[in-house]
Amino acid sequence: PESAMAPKKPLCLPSLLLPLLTLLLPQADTRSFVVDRDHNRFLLDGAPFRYVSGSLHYFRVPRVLWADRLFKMRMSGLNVVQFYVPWNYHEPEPGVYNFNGSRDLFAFLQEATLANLLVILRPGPYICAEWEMGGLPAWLLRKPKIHLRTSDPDFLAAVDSWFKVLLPRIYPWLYHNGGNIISIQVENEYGSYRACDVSYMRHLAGLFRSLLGDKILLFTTDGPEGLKCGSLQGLYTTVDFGPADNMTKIFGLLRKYEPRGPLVNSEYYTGWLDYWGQNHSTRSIPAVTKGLEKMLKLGASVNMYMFHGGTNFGYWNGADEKGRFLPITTSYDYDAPISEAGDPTPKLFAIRNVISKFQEVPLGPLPPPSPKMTLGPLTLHLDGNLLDFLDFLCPQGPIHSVLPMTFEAVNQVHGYMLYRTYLTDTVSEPTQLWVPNNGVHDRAYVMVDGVFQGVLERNMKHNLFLMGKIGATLDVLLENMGRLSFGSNSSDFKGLLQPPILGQTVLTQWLMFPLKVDNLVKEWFPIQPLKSSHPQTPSGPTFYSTTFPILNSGGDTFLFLPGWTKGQVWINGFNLGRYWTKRGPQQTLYVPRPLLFPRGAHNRITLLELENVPPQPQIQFLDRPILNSTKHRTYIYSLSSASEPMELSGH
Ligand SMILES: CCCCNC(=S)N1C[C@H](O)[C@@H](O)[C@@H](O)[C@H]1CO
Repeated sequence: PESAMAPKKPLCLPSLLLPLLTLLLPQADTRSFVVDRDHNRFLLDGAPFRYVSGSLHYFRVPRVLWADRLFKMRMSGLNVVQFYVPWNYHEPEPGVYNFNGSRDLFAFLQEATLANLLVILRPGPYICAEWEMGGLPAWLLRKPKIHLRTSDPDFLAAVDSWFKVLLPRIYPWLYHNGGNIISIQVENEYGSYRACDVSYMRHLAGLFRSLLGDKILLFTTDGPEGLKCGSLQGLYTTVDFGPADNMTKIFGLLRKYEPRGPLVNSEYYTGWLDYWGQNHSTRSIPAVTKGLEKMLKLGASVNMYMFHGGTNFGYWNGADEKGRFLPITTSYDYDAPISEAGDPTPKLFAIRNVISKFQEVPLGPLPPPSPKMTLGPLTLHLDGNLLDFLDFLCPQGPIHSVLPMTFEAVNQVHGYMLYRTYLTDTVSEPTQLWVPNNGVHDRAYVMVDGVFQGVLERNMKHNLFLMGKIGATLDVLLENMGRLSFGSNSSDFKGLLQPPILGQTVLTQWLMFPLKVDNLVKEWFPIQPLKSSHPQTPSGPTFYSTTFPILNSGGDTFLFLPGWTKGQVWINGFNLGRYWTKRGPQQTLYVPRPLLFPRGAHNRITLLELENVPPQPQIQFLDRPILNSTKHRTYIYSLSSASEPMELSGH
């Protein structure tokens, strides 16, 4: 990028000089990145080096946009990019590995090199990151008694198997081997986990050493309260904290573990995460830049978490448990310096200004915000109720069990499973249906003979009342809202964890239909909108879709679903993620331009609405995001232009 920005002048080195120059370049055997404990600093190839790093998660950005985001990070003055490796993103089934397309971690490493960024890698095995199960694969829970993140032999066997695939592939990318990885984190904030199993951490450290050699700098990261259980002899200790924390106190604590060597904050929070149903999180520019400047003045190395957040596409969001189950939103904008759509924000320029006081910032302007597009409103047509497509959604047919089985027990990782039983008596009065022990993980949409009765929700809504004739079909569609990524002291199984109770009757004899919704949307709807045999009036989980062309060169855009309730969206078969308009705070979904076909071709959008559709099944594409709506208001943009939203009184 610098060369692209430098003034153009002919480079005419006499040919004899070139061999001399290569002698001056650090060769693989002289490349080094080490801790200089005598001077409390890092050394890169023997010279003092301080990193100013930013986190960007390749797994939250379409591959075609990686170079753009990394370039903007370099132009912001960063010299390092830090990122996790989610184990569940690359080993979807035991022994099955995926490093292709947007999962090609090594292509991302190459893009980082091209952007002139060094790399700090955080391969876990647990990564937290508000990512599904903190990056651990759900198939681990097929052994229900497994103790995650401990020296449980079943857990360690799976960890060893994964790292014996991943780490040898990482080895050539280590800085001293000619690559760009200067350091690697072991586990993630282990001190915040109740197990505090030092033999587990020792096992990981030994495994990393055996597979990566003894030159690479291995480190740990913990909040101040986690240093005791999270740090380990032989691993460099680092901390994480945000703008509002007491830096002096925390770095003072850190010095108890690393009396000498550079101070490092591995996660300086530039913003924060969002939960469905909670207010949008922000961190102010003055607070962020003040803390950054103070750390840089101390000579500390810093990684800003996040520098670009991106999106939890598909079902990949995680969840926290703070008194109750709190799923993370689809947007991972994080109020970060680079917005979810990849645009530089005022926070970026303020940070760039601080960095420029301490080290060289590449010359030249940041790229402008990407072109944005408005479209619509578009009217969607009813494809049919979810139950109409059961044969396509579960081609192998249901699994029968006396008691309901979990997603994990039937090898369903993400999304949805239908639980079906039949009333053994007529229920002539409205009768309570509930699941003991808060056993709905996470949301249940209840139908009787295909007619929607209502919703049960983990921690939130524990019962509903229904009637039905003997032999009536009772369908319970279970939605997995994402497995706990933090604070879980137990494994987060999904599904009906207990048999539901109707009145005084424990309901038994269940058929479980693991649903392959993405296959249906990808393989069937584009061929022929599979009109159900008798499209009924919408009732409960229902598919809607339409096709639309882009009228000009188009741009990034934000899908707005006014009046819709909650569901999932696909554009051209790509799972854009969850929407929950009724609960907020997010009201729009980011649609990257590369997901859409060029002008003239027809794009297809498909919605699975889980509850209730608006009177007019319409959607819009806006030229800006809405991430902080309050729950009671509905915005309808003026149809003529994307002017400021008119605020309608709530509903
Ligand atoms: C409610 C906070 C959940 C715990 N996560 C914390 S403290 N964080 C530290 C964690 O290491 C990182 O992966 C992110 O999860 C970050 C929050 O964005």
